[in-house]
Amino acid sequence: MFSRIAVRNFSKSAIMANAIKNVTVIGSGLMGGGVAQTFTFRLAAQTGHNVVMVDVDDGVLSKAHERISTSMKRVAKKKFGDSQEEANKFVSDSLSRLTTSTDSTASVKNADLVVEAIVENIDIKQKLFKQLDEAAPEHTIFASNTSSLSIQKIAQNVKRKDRFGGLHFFNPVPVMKLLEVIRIPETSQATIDSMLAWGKAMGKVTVQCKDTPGFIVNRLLVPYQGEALRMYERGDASIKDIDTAMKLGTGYPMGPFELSDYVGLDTLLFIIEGWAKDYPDEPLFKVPESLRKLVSEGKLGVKSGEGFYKYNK
Ligand SMILES: CCCCCCCCCCCCC[C@H](O)CC(=O)SCCNC(=O)CCNC(=O)[C@H](O)C(C)(C)COP(=O)(O)OP(=O)(O)OC[C@H]1O[C@@H](n2cnc3c(N)ncnc32)[C@H](O)[C@@H]1OP(=O)(O)O
Ligand SMILES: NC(=O)c1ccc[n+]([C@@H]2O[C@H](COP(=O)([O-])OP(=O)(O)OC[C@H]3O[C@@H](n4cnc5c(N)ncnc54)[C@H](O)[C@@H]3O)[C@@H](O)[C@H]2O)c1
Repeated sequence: MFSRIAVRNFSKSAIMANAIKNVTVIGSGLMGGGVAQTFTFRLAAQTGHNVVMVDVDDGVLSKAHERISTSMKRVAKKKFGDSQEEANKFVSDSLSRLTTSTDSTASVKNADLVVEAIVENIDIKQKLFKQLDEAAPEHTIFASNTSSLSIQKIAQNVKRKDRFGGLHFFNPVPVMKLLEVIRIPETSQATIDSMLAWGKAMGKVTVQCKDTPGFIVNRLLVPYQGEALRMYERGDASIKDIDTAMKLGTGYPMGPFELSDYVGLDTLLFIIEGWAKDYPDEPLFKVPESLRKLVSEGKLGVKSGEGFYKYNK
């Protein structure tokens, strides 16, 4: 009985994931690059799926492609230890299904699913989706990877609201197992089913959530990160000691300042400025001065070589 249900569920999800053959990822920085990388590992060569990585910045695209190519070679070496020929074939078959583009509208012409992972700015996301809505085929599902913005607001200018939702991945995408799947009231059940099945095919464990600020994880993570910043600004403890305390006292892999640098301080500032604007009376969402200062100095965390800590680039 159990195994029949399992088989039925598996084949249902396999069919739905299969319906999504061509994926376009728009924004190829930390997150978009990670989504494309995971897709290329999990689906490209094995199942004949294709992915287009898009960015406004050519340099970001080359870097993301290079990173994926290097990781593929490392994985292939582990997977096909004895056979260099098979390893080479796996890498070249997979990479042949990964293309790059700087033209968002042209790149969605054959897409079954678009995953948006551009900068955390509502106006820019709304403008992008309006253009994509006019360019993409009728059946294409649109998803945003936003950390903190309302999916409903992002979808404001889009007609296909029944085919719109949130797919919130976690950083680093190839490693983190969780995928939050977010619905707005108009999202159809067929869209949710397709997104869940695709998430599973990507190797993720999915959880579902309404379009509520921060979804599940960030609703809890933002106040925690904010409290750490305020503790440091008050001079109660040093950055290093707060990080050490949270790692050794709770078993978290990174302390709050290490995590902030890892996520990107510009992204954190976008998140918290948006929430401070929407909830001006909420003290938990007051923008920390230390964060504002670092970003204004171009210290964005790991990606720029310095944030709360210094990194070798
Ligand atoms: C009110 C004011 C508030 C102001 C602040 C507002 C705060 C807002 C905060 C919200 C931010 C939201 C961001 C987003 O929406 C949600 C998130 O993504 S939150 C981030 C979630 N991520 C984490 O919590 C990561 C925690 N860290 C870890 O799990 C680990 O440290 C690590 C990153 C996995 C690294 O592990 P280590 O063991 O240290 O390092 P290794 O190098 O040995 O790696 C282990 C293993 O993983 C592989 N790997 C690592 N990185 C990558 C990568 N980028 N790509 C592919 N693979 C990777 C590595 O190769 C190893 O694999 P193996 O060799 O063992 O096969
Ligand atoms: N950093 C994280 O840990 C994390 C985790 C989960 C979700 N997110 C969300 O994912 C999204 C991307 O975050 P990131 O950390 O990858 O940012 P990032 O700065 O690393 O990458 C964003 C990329 O988008 C590109 N871009 C900007 N406008 C564009 C446009 N109109 N068309 C195409 N490309 C465009 C930029 O050139 C940049 O390369 C944000 O919405 C963020 O909130 C981030």
